[in-house]
Amino acid sequence: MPLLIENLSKTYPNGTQALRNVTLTIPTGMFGLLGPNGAGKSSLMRTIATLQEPDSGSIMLDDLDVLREKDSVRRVLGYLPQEFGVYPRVSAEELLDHLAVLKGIGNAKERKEAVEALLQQTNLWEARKKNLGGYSGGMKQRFGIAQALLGNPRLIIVDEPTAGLDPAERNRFHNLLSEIGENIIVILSTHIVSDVSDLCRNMAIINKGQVLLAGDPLTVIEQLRGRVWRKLVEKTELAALQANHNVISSRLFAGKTVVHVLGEERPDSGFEEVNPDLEDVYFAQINGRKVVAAAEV
Ligand SMILES: Nc1ncnc2c1ncn2[C@@H]1O[C@H](COP(=O)(O)OP(=O)(O)OP(=O)(O)O)[C@@H](O)[C@H]1O
Repeated sequence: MPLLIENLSKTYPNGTQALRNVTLTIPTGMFGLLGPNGAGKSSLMRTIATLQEPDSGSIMLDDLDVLREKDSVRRVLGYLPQEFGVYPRVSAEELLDHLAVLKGIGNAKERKEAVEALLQQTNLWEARKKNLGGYSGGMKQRFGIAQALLGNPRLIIVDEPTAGLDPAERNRFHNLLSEIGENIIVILSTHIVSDVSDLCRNMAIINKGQVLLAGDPLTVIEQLRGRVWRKLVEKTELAALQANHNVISSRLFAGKTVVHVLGEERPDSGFEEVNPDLEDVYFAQINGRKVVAAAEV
């Protein structure tokens, strides 16, 4: 059963409007919430995780009213926050056992089995006696997932989990997430487009507190087919291109600038057609061009 978010709004006391009428349907599986820094992702994640109140709107998980039945939600929720602190002088095994007690797994035998299984699943079994202070960034994130999985949650929220991980650790983390995302709802909040294109069957793009687009990545990418054009230019040519074309992104490649332009027709003979990807969709949305029809998921 999906998580239904309806008309969620939040303005902080300093006047920052972090969420504006956010409406989303989040089905079982991995769901990517993609947006730049400050888009409102963490505000939304913390609200779903029952850690802060919206001004208005509703969130339902099956028949659970998330904003009112907080204790019941917490029993079925796993949360890996953006800033996940660990006690540095405690081992992974000890801390996980302690967190399992807090999660309400009172039976010692059951707890031992759960902790062992999670340490195995997150590939931390060999390092279970090591103090968490000596863990690498990737190991800490895998520990974060282990604690989020305590108590067999139905809903897992992970906030910017791969920032700062090296490619091998990121890969390992992706594999772990995709395994757990098969039967439950996993919401992955990130500003890294490839995290979403690699992992998520459904996604939304959010900016300035608003949902700009929701759908499945393949469908939204398909909507840009035949409309994205690429050209390799000198940096000095960029300003003129931006003035005359719908430039959705420009990036350096081998010292040159690769420009992606959105348009119904080839802008000039120097451009070649590109197979669009999720980055094109993302930049087209974030840079203010409503080019892909929002599809409800
Ligand atoms: N407690 C708070 N009080 C006031 N403003 C806040 C608070 N928390 C967040 N904001 C502001 O609300 C907006 C959304 O922030 P939020 O952290 O939800 O975005 P985000 O997409 O998670 O970004 P980031 O990836 O940088 O954390 C930002 O402008 C942020 O500065």
